[in-house]
Amino acid sequence: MAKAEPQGSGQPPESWRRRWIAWRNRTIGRPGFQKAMAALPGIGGMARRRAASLFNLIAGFAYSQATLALEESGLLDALAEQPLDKKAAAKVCSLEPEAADRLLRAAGAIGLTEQYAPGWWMLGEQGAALVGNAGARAMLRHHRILYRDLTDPLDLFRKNRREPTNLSKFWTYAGAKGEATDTAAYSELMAASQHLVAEQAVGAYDFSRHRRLLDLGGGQGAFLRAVGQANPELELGLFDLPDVVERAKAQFEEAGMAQRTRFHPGSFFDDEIPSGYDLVSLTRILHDHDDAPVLDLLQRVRESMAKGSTLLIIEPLADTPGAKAMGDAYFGLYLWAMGSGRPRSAREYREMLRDAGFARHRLIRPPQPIATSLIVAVA
Ligand SMILES: C[S@@+](CC[C@H](N)C(=O)[O-])C[C@H]1O[C@@H](n2cnc3c(N)ncnc32)[C@H](O)[C@@H]1O
Repeated sequence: MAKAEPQGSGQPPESWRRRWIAWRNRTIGRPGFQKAMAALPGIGGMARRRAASLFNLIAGFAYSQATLALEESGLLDALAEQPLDKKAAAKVCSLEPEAADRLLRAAGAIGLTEQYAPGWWMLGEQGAALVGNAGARAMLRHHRILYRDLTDPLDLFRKNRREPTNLSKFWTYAGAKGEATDTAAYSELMAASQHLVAEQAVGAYDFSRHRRLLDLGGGQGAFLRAVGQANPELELGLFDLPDVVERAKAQFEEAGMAQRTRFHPGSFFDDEIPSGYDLVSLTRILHDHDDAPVLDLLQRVRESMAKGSTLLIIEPLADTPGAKAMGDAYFGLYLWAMGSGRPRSAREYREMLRDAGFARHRLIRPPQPIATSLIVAVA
């Protein structure tokens, strides 16, 4: 194959790191190197892990689809109730016993199920973690839509990003503006997956030092209610698109929290941002939008805030130690398919906050940064 001429921004820079990576890659790619390493005492384990991790990259979609089949077949819930053999499992999910057996074994190989006696299955450790995690299960089901958009990934990257996709039609505020107006489906998904984010935020940040919290783009209010329950003195404000706010109101009434909450229907890009709050939060909002609207929003939010009051950005960040794949790999592709936004690192947000006129900012990494990180900025 002809060697491609570099056509980027001139010659690639020279450095010791470039030489080291080139040497390392030549060595790893040499036929026989992996085999020789795998046989070496002490180092063999590392070589086998690298090979397994490469295979996981290639086969990961099959693992996700096996997980989805376990969820949608009802087997995940059924196995949480009692052990099943393949005949009982087949009845639960209306499959032939051989097909049920294949699914149980596939799930077993990735830790979702476990064979505790010959032919008898229970949930494995991953299955036990998944069954109680309503948010993860909702995302798993939702991924059917992303999966359709990723069928031909290169085609997705090649085509104009403003063309409608399955995801842009789902997130009606993002890509398919004007095409559809349904906000119920994404609001339900966000509510189902919010508890992990709220749990991390409440554990990592002391909300009790504030009097009034405004959650911008607060959806049906799952985050706000969780923070409000943990901080009974806090007055609450929720801002979102009008029909999302209508649904949120009903949920605050049901939770007995409507009295302490102000509801602000509107668009944070076009309407005035309410003032008088000493804490404003943007939870899983900014990564949905491109740089220019985000900078504009941050400037408008800062202008609405009194000097010394606080903005919290709460979302999973790119380039996060221990959660790197979640940033640029998962959200990178997800948001590309959605037609709007990108995952940003803490450094990128801190630069944007400075450009938007915030005085100080700091990063908080909670114990589970795969769910979210927090950036605290002072106006
Ligand atoms: C990804 S959801 C996050 C919801 C919630 N903050 C959470 O973390 O569960 C984005 C939210 O922003 C809202 N939103 C999008 N565009 C908006 C706009 N222009 N003005 C107000 N809210 C908007 C959506 O309706 C939705 O509730």
